[in-house]
Amino acid sequence: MSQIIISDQSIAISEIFGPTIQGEGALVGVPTVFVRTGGCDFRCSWCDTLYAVEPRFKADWAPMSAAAVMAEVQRLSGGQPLLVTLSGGNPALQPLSELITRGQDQGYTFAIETQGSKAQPWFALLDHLTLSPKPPSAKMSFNAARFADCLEAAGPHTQVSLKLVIADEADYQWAREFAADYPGLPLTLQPCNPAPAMPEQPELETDLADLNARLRWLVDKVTADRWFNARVLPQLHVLIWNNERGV
Ligand SMILES: C[S@@+](CC[C@H](N)C(=O)[O-])C[C@H]1O[C@@H](n2cnc3c(N)ncnc32)[C@H](O)[C@@H]1O
Ligand SMILES: Nc1nc2[nH]cc(C(=O)O)c2c(=O)[nH]1
Ligand code: SF4
Ligand SMILES: [Mg+2]
Repeated sequence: MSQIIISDQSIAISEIFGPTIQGEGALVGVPTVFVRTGGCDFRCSWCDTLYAVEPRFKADWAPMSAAAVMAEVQRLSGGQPLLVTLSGGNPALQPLSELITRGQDQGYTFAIETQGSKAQPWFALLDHLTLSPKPPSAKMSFNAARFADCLEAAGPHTQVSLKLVIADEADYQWAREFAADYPGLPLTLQPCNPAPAMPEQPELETDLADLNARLRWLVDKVTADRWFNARVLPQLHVLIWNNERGV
């Protein structure tokens, strides 16, 4: 049993939902509860969770203690430990060490989704660290030193993987070069959903035939290039539930 460091800092919570399945990346299909924090240091052009990013939604983010977050995770999971996925927004902006240690003491495992712009010492506690640096189409800048800090912060038991979103040919070429620097890391390529739900238009539906064409284009590129250590996956939850929130 690890020592729980009790912090008086609260966590900004946009939503806690599940159990569902992880729809993306190295853990695709794994049952999980999502803890989505509010606030992000980025604003990607195609972000599918702007309600957890833009400051105008701040009033919707509840300040919660680690104990209260774990109580909700336990309620949703019926007390049966499973994988907890921390996402956002950027969950790396939040004080999450107490949440992780509390959960792990109860048998839960923890994964995070973050863009690699901010490292935290508590990354070392995580079971899974998914880093998703942004391609040119996101219109964000990349900070190599901060990304290196994130890799460095992973612990000896943390499974690190890369997840790169690809919207077009320029993103694909960027991903080829980027991934070449990290040959040892499991890599998932994910087609960009060019029409994610917008906060003011939650009913907007993504054209799944278009998404499938993007997926096929990406598979064709990877196989033509014999890029055999890349895995290509759709956002499974989008195929199942389209742009619904909380799934
Ligand atoms: C919403 S973000 C939250 C976590 C963190 N801020 C990040 O970007 O990694 C979770 C994942 O969704 C991906 N994502 C966001 N919008 C997307 C879109 N329109 N199409 C495909 N993937 C998207 C991000 O690149 C990231 O890998
Ligand atoms: N099922 C499901 N899988 C996901 N993988 C990453 C998600 C995210 O928004 O971070 C997400 C999400 O919102 N739902
Ligand atoms: S970093 Fe993640 S949450 Fe933040 S704007 Fe980009 S995709 Fe959205
Ligand atoms: Mg999402």
